[in-house]
Amino acid sequence: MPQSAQTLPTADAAAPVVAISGLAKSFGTRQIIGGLDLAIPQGEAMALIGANGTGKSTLLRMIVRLAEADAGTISVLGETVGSLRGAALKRFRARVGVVFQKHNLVSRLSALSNVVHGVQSRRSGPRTWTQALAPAEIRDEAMACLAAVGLADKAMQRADSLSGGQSQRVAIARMLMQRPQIVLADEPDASLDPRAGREVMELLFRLTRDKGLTLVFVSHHMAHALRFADRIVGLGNGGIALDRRALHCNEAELAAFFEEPAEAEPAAQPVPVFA
Ligand SMILES: Nc1ncnc2c1ncn2[C@@H]1O[C@H](COP(=O)(O)OP(=O)(O)OP(=O)(O)O)[C@@H](O)[C@H]1O
Repeated sequence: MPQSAQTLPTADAAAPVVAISGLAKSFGTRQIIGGLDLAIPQGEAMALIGANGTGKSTLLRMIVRLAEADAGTISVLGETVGSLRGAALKRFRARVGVVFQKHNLVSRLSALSNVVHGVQSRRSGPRTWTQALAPAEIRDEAMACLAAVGLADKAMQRADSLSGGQSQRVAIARMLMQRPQIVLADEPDASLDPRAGREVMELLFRLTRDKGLTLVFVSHHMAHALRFADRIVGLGNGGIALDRRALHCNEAELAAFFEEPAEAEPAAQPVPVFA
């Protein structure tokens, strides 16, 4: 049988795409996450919810190794994330599409050029900064990604002339250029009006579902968690405080989850005084 050109490890279809075990993370003396276990199967859309400061963003950042865990293991797409270094870490990150609340587009460049940038993470060699200098096949692919988010007609418009919702859709198109195998989205619906936020979530859900990709998104909009997730996981007190199929959940239950009394904050440590 010919050797596949794909040299990256392929995840076992039955194994979870994300497997987290005994994860712990502190900032200073404050433990944010302590002993967290979580398995996310291939193709699942999972909403991560929880009160401010419960560690949702930190968890997403640790999954893609933008933050280091203090203890525990994280395996993503068959890779043990904590052991990746250098080129292997770069290759791994190229397989993980990330969408943040802040889209970070290059404001003076066109929507299309911003999408072309998405190819950088999956290709080595000279950087392609504008669509005009990109090879035709890259430009065509970027156009197709823009079309997938409904913005083909805005391709040549400067990023800073787009609305917040359009900018977030361009950021999604840029992420699609990576050809990711899993998508993490940290409050992609924040700072958008209700309609734009819903449209962005709809897009993320549809695009990942069509490709059979796993989607993990953080949202403070419970209606979005119920509508666009198969499973809702709530963080609280350093671990998983809620884990429900979205179908078996409702807004009242999620509202009650947020009403749960939080564990007392650890006493503030005295600030050392140095003479
Ligand atoms: N680099 C850092 N240094 C120090 N503290 C940090 C750092 N990053 C996060 N924290 C703290 O860790 C806690 C968890 O932060 P995180 O952003 O993960 O929470 P979150 O659940 O995503 O919150 P929100 O819903 O407000 O976005 C917060 O108290 C935050 O201030």
